[in-house]
This record gives sequence, C-alpha cells and structure tokens, in this order.
Amino acid sequence: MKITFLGGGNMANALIGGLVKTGFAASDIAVIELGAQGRARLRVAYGVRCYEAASAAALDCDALLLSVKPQQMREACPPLLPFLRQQLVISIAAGLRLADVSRWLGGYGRIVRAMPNTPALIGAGVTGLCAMAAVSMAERLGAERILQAVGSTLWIADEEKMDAVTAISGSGPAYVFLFIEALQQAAGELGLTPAQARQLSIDTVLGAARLASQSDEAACVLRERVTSKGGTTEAALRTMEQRCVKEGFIAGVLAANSRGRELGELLGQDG
Ligand SMILES: NC(=O)C1=CN([C@@H]2O[C@H](COP(=O)(O)OP(=O)(O)OC[C@H]3O[C@@H](n4cnc5c(N)ncnc54)[C@H](O)[C@@H]3O)[C@@H](O)[C@H]2O)C=CC1
Ligand SMILES: O=C(O)[C@@H]1CCC=N1
Repeated sequence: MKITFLGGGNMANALIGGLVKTGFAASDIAVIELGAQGRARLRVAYGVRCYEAASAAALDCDALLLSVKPQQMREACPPLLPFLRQQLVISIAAGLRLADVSRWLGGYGRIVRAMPNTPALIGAGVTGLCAMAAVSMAERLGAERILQAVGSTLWIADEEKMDAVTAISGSGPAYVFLFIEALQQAAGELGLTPAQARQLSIDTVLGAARLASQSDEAACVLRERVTSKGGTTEAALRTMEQRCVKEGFIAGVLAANSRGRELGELLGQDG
C-alpha cells in the first residue's frame, strides 16, 4: 500500500516514524510539505519521498492522509483535486467534520476521519476511526491496516463522538506528559537527581498503566489498593482533593472536547 501525507509536521512524523519502524517501506511513503526544513528532516530521518506541492507523482498512492492543521485544511484541499482518483482519503484533523472535508474536496466521498496520537511513533498509538457512508468495507480495512501498524484502533459510529476521542486519546499524551513533568518537579523539590526523577516517574507511569491494562479491576480499586489507611498515599490524595485536581483534570478534558466541536463549527462555516 502506498501512502501520501499532506503536511509533514508533528503527527505526520510520528505516524511515518511508526510505520517505517514496523516495516512499511519508506519508498511507499510520500509527503507533501510546504516547509523546506520539514521536507529535509523527513528525508534524512525516514528516507521518504518529499514534495513541495501536489502533483501526479506525489498523489500516486492508495491512501492520502491529510495531516495539516484544521485551520490549514480548506486552503490545502483544492490543489489536490486534479489528482484525486480512487485514493482513500484519511483526515486526522481535530474537529473537522467529514462533510466539510468532503465539500472542500469537491464532494469526494471516500473519506475516513481518524484521530491518532503521538505514541504511534513507537507503535503504541491508539486511533479512533469514523467513515463516510460511501467508504467500502475494503477501504475501511485499508484505513485500519495503516493505523494498526502503529497501535490499536477502534471504530466510532457516531461522528459527533470523534471530538470526545480527540479530547481523551488525541490530546491524552499531553496530559500524561504534564503528569510526568509534575512528578519530576516534585522529585526535584524532594532532593532527587534528575536521573532518579526520570526513572522513578516514567517507570511508575509505565508500570501503573500496564497493571491497569492487565487487571480486570477498575482503576479506582487499583488506586484504593495503593492507599493505606493513615498512610502516605492517603495524605497525597487528600491534598489533591482539596486542590480539586480531579475536577480540574475532568474540566480540562471537557474543554478539549468543546474546542474540537467549536473548531468543526467555525471552520465548517468557512466556505
Ligand atoms: N500533534 C498531535 O498530537 C495530533 C495532531 N492531530 C492532527 O494532525 C494535524 C497536524 O497536526 P500537527 O502535526 O501537530 O501540526 P504541525 O503544524 O506540526 O504540522 C502541519 C504541517 O503541515 C504543513 N502544511 C500546512 N499547509 C500545507 C499545505 N497546504 N501543503 C503542504 N503542507 C502544509 C506545515 O508546514 C506543517 O509542517 C492537525 O490537524 C491535528 O489536529 C491529530 C492527532 C494528534
Ligand atoms: O491539540 C490539538 O489540537 C491536536 C489534536 C489532538 C492532539 N493535538
């Protein structure tokens, strides 16, 4: 399968890196990227073909993955039109609705909306997928094959829920990195070295995530098991509760969901 990316930024780099690491031939991957530096980085890092603009050669592919920012999509679509034949189009833009991307692509119907995340770079991503009605089963499987090469996938029947997927797993790595940052900062304040802080915080997140994934028990039960009566965890959780950490966290995720919907509404009105 030949894949072309439109936009070679952060997420395209994560997906391309993951695809190449899991055995996709770099010669089957092309990127259309406006920035000369971005193209040079992609060529050096992964050996993929890079183009400055759409052309028959750039769009000689089975799947075209739209990985420009939501605000860049409407302008980026028309130059693709002369070269769209039967390719499956996959848009990973946050918020943008299938109907709007389809309209910007002259009513093209073979479009899957996907929401991956950056752990795709190491094959540990998770992607929500949602397809237009005209996308065939074989094409759905094609989209799944690309994203499963870099992690797990799940289908979302109701497109409105793609904003929730974005808020949970698309943006999710940032919340985890913030948590790691906070643990490391606290470790520093407690006199641990940066190397000790790094090992302790990252191994704790990895271990807890693996335990949660391999356990049949709910996260709250696993949390209670760490929390001894009158002990240290209880003291930590009580202080966090007083500071409304959980409420603040949930409010943040809901804000991401609202921003996705808002982006879709705002940009969808735009032509
Ligand atoms: N960064 C992330 O963790 C995730 C991002 N996404 C989505 O992926 C898309 C890209 O996000 P990032 O990679 O973070 O943004 P980015 O800004 O790093 O990458 C976008 C790239 O597109 C290029 N570009 C813009 N217009 C172009 C055009 N007309 N033709 C060719 N190249 C063009 C820019 O030069 C830039 O390199 C967004 O729509 C975002 O919502 C989805 C999931 C996760
Ligand atoms: O922050 C954003 O808008 C993108 C979508 C999900 C992760 N990054």
